[in-house]
Amino acid sequence: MSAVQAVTPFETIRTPDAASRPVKIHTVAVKVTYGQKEALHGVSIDIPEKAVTAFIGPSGCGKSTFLRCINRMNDTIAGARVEGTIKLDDQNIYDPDLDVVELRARVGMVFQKPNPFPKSIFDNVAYGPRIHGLARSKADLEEIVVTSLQKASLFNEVKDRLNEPGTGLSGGQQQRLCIARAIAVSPEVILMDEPCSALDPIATAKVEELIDELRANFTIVIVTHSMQQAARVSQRTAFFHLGHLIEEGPTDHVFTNPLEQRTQDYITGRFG
Ligand SMILES: Nc1ncnc2c1ncn2[C@@H]1O[C@H](COP(=O)(O)OP(=O)(O)OP(=O)(O)O)[C@@H](O)[C@H]1O
Repeated sequence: MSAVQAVTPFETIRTPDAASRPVKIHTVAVKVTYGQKEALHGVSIDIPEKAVTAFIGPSGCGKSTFLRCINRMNDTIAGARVEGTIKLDDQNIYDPDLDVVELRARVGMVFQKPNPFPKSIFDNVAYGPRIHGLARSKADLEEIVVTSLQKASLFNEVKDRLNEPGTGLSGGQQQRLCIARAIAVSPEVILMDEPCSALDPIATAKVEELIDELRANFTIVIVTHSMQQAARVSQRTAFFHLGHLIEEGPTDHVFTNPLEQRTQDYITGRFG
């Protein structure tokens, strides 16, 4: 029997090479309920390390809900309940003994709208290292800030105005500042929830280029509405529909030869 025939309607289809890279995030049967409403109906996926995984699917299918499970951001939403297993390496991130602040340093997040703190460019990036005690001296802290801005491809544009407010930068620069802020605490994973949706095409291209560079050192999971963006930046793509993970696999497979009719219909614009 072929893989396609063996699959029940809402069982995720996996392409054979899913296990070829080391797994960074492993989830089993993740369900999320908001009050009485089940928004995710049991999502199981292995997310490889040091690669970009894109979550795609029509509005309301649960992409952001699932992304937020990975650093327990749903904990902050009243009435949200998460069931199932999510492991980062071998650690269950819903273990009651786990320190959530530490988890969010390991699993950083970049949001849809750039949200720099009302502080200087320097202090935006220094904020995390300061609260996590990562710098032993002022020189140490400066090095972390400079390196993070360099990794976020922003340093050259801001090196002469590190003491000016982060909110004074352009939208694209602010988003790269937020990426620098996330990088500054040396996370292992960076979650990005539609990071380019508020940016113009030039700023978007810069952030996409940056994402491609960052995957050498970080595991990246990105929610995007843009299939072109998913195709450009990700190595793996997961397609969600109505709270189910329908199909996930290498991005070129999912876009050129999807295993599921619903994926085909979505990527060819029949719905969504
Ligand atoms: N805080 C919340 N309270 C109640 N319901 C919520 C909440 N957040 C999301 N939902 C519901 O959960 C479902 C999944 O939403 P989610 O935002 O995860 O989808 P999405 O695929 O990211 O959508 P979009 O692409 O529009 O951002 C939707 O039906 C949404 O209305």
